[in-house]
Amino acid sequence: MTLPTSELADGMPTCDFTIVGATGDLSLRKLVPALYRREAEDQLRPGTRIIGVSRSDLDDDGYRAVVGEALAHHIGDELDPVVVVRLLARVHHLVLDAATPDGWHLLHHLLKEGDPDAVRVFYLATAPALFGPICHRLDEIGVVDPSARVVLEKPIGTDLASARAVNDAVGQVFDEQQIFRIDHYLGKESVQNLLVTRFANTFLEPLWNSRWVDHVQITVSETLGVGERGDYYDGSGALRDMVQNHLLQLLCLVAMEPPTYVGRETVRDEKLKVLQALKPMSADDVDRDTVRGRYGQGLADGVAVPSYTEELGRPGSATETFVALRAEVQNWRWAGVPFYLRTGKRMDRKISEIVVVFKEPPHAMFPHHEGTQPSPAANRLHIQVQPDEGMQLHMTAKEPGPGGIRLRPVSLDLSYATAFDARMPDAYERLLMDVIRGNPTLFMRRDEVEAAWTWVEPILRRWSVTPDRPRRYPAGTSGPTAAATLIERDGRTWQESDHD
Ligand SMILES: NC(=O)C1=CN([C@@H]2O[C@H](COP(=O)(O)OP(=O)(O)OC[C@H]3O[C@@H](n4cnc5c(N)ncnc54)[C@H](OP(=O)(O)O)[C@@H]3O)[C@@H](O)[C@H]2O)C=CC1
Ligand SMILES: O=C1O[C@H](COP(=O)(O)O)[C@@H](O)[C@H](O)[C@H]1O
Repeated sequence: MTLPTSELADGMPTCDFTIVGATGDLSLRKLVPALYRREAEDQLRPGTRIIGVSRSDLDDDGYRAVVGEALAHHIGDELDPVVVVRLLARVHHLVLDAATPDGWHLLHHLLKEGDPDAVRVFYLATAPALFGPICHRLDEIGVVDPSARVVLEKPIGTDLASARAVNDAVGQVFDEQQIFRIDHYLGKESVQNLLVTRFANTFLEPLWNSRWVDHVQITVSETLGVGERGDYYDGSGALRDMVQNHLLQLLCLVAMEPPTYVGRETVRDEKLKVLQALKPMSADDVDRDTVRGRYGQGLADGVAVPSYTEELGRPGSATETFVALRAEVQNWRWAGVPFYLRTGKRMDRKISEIVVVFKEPPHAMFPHHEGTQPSPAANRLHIQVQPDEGMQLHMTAKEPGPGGIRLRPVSLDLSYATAFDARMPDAYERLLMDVIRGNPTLFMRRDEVEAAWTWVEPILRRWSVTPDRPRRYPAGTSGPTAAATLIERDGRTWQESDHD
């Protein structure tokens, strides 16, 4: 196959990058700053255009002003005016209501005016209800060619049936290999490093199984409340918003088998097998192995904050802002190893981490001295996804000195900041460039999304018929006490990282 000239060079083609929902929070807070950073690295090829679409009454200059403000706000002191000028020269805006057939010819004309070889990317940063209709309009105006790509933001549906409906509607216009379903956790450096740590080193692999691993913990805690996203969040809740996608993806990367090579389908094939091996939850399992919570009044960074229902203005809401659960992967490698997952808003700190807790040494051979730990503690590998990306391996060492052997916990500490002395790019920088390059490895395939919904759905069903509401936890804490009980019942505790 001969590549068009614009696809040569570093694999980055010229692109017409259309963002539907260009004035929204995601676009201005994440997409525009990511494009700025890539512009600063000279990664956007000449002729590449950024075409914003929304209902807001903005011409090109009006939208450029909006983009300029967003950059000043989100990039701050590092903003380089020369790069801003270069980026803004690429920017256009079209006023379009995606829910109606009117005005789409404007997009058709604009795209036809550009580089004929430009790869067309359609990034749908709107409510998912518009995904199907937007794809239908793009098809009608004849702008979906074989090299076009569509990017879908989460959530893909609110359950299995609605996810299938979205996937079917989009699939009528775009082939599966043209569809990029974003899970921004997969774009995080430390998440990709998890694959490298596991599969570019040999020392972990012999231990990475039920023989040596006691259990795995995955925590994603946030200090923010729902803020401006209450309308969306109240119809979603923590299970749909975080567990169905980000936490299950992290679990997949911990549990998956090594693919034969890192290719566009191989990694996704292995993740799919993990999702399919998750032990389905019966109603009794849900009652025993899941906890849902909702924040009440409390503190955020020392400041008094309202409860979820006060913030939302909906006293009757039954939506959870916290989930903790115990999952199992039913396969040869992981049989009997619990995976404890928890996530919540308005918790005591912002941290995303994975902790692999190894089994205790089978025999305590060192004599116990007063004031020291009685026996070697279980080794733990803390994978710090954010902030302060890095890893710590917690071990036991001999305290220096004569007069017996005293055991002390110590850690081997890998900090990304110290080891690499480089800016950690935001996940969207990597993912947007992968879309333009046409590399879907870090995006979710349809079967993955649907397998994740298949596992989550019995929990949603059970919760919808059980009368108990989410348990209250004060804002600024580590969640409801029932979450501690969930893991302590198994003789284990949540591992709180030393990094704050
Ligand atoms: N914000 C975030 O951090 C995250 C968001 N997401 C997902 O991304 C998507 C967008 O979220 P977010 O940016 O927060 O939402 P916002 O409500 O902030 O923005 C929605 C955007 O869509 C535009 N829009 C709405 N209706 C139409 C329409 N009929 N025709 C054309 N444009 C329309 C709005 O502009 P206008 O009103 O001017 O038309 C606005 O630009 C959602 O699916 C969300 O779940 C996913 C992960 C994180
Ligand atoms: O997708 C989402 O993720 C964010 C958390 O992302 P992070 O990168 O800041 O950890 C979450 O706040 C939001 O509710 C959810 O939709």
